[in-house]
Amino acid sequence: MIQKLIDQMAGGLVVSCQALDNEPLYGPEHMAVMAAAAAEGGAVAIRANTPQDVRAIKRKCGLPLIGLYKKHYADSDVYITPTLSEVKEIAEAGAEFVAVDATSLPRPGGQSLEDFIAGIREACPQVGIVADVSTFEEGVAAMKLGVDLVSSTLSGYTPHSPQQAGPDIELVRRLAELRETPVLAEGRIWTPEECEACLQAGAHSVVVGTAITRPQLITRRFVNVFQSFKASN
Ligand SMILES: CC(=O)N[C@H](C=O)[C@@H](O)[C@H](O)[C@H](O)COP(=O)(O)O
Repeated sequence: MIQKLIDQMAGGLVVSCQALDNEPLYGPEHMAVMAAAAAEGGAVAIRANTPQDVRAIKRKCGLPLIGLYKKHYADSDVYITPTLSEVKEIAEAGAEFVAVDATSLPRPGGQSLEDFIAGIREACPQVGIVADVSTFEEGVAAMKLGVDLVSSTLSGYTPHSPQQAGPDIELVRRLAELRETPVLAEGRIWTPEECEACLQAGAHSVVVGTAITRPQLITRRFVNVFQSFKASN
């Protein structure tokens, strides 16, 4: 089942539909219509945050869903689906995949990534695991633990990964070259040309979020040009 969905996603666009509680589009209904629009535009899958959003999207959109649950624990900087409790909620909400932080950052309660992944397999055997990593070494470690997909999501978001303005295509290339586990390109992808570069680098699919689903930041990108124009004229 999971392998079939992974095959279906090959060479396609995954649209991340996420709005946090401080954003204008916050709310499951908004994310559900965003996902429906992405499906109409030809997306092959959706990525979404919180069980509420996953449920609402599942009601409106038939595409496979990579769910995650952002949550902060006092003893750790890991926030993308940090513990088994969030994984279970995302799985129960109907997501086919769960995306989890698979970086080397210390996890809540000091749990090892190995134990976490083993716990997911035991508690939610039907769910595919997407490992969000920030470096090549983390990607390799996640592959060795048998995750279903590895994503470059967290490159630039851990202190030990390259801090760059654009997508980390080099990370995608190096992980894809291993031909071990399919690799998703994700993070700061803004243009169709960058998507093409990710595919050239060997990405299985490309995940685009902000550039499609965060209108306030899309607007800001345009407005910046107007402000620069005004300043230089
Ligand atoms: C670092 C982090 O928390 N990334 C999150 C992961 O789910 C989302 O906030 C991103 O929007 C998503 O990865 C897509 O990336 P972008 O929005 O740059 O296209």
